[in-house]
Amino acid sequence: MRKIEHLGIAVKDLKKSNELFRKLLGEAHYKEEEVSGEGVLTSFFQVGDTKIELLEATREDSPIAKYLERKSEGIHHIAFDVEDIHAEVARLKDEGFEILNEIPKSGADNKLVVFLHPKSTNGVLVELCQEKNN
Ligand SMILES: CC[C@@H](C(=O)O)C(=O)SCCNC(=O)CCNC(=O)[C@H](O)C(C)(C)COP(=O)(O)OP(=O)(O)OC[C@H]1O[C@@H](n2cnc3c(N)ncnc32)[C@H](O)[C@@H]1OP(=O)(O)O
Ligand SMILES: [Co+2]
Repeated sequence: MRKIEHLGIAVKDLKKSNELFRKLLGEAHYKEEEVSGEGVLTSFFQVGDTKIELLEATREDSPIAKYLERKSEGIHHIAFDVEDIHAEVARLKDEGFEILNEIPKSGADNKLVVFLHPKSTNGVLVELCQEKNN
């Protein structure tokens, strides 16, 4: 694990939250991207050498819609940057963590992503991210 790549924050209204985070961070988001496989519309803010990812649900069965129904807006996941996602999945599996998708899937911002079940990580949803072209 090289660094925290981003913190994912579930929001109800991306447009309103973009404005709120612009005021908070003093700089606007640098991109918006829809990831249809996850049922989310995202926006990204750079904070030093890490990022904040805001996530709005685009359909009822999106993990973000379910999360907002059960809990509320707030930190949804922590994402770590990894050099070799396959090696990291194998290592974490050996350590007994529950991997939600062993085959990396396409995430936002040019990343391959894998999730670990929060029940195996003290209640925190963990995402592993590897840059697609390295
Ligand atoms: C934009 C792409 C990508 C990126 O590039 O950055 C993303 O970030 S996509 C983000 C959205 N996608 C995901 O979250 C995918 C991984 N998540 C899942 O597969 C599911 O959400 C889940 C974690 C397996 C939970 O799904 P499910 O079991 O259907 O949900 P329940 O609502 O029934 O909850 C079961 C249990 O888990 C707790 N939970 C759910 N989400 C979280 C969370 N984000 N953090 C902590 N805990 C979570 C939930 O509270 C339930 O607990 P109990 O009440 O104790 O049973
Ligand atoms: Co994420």
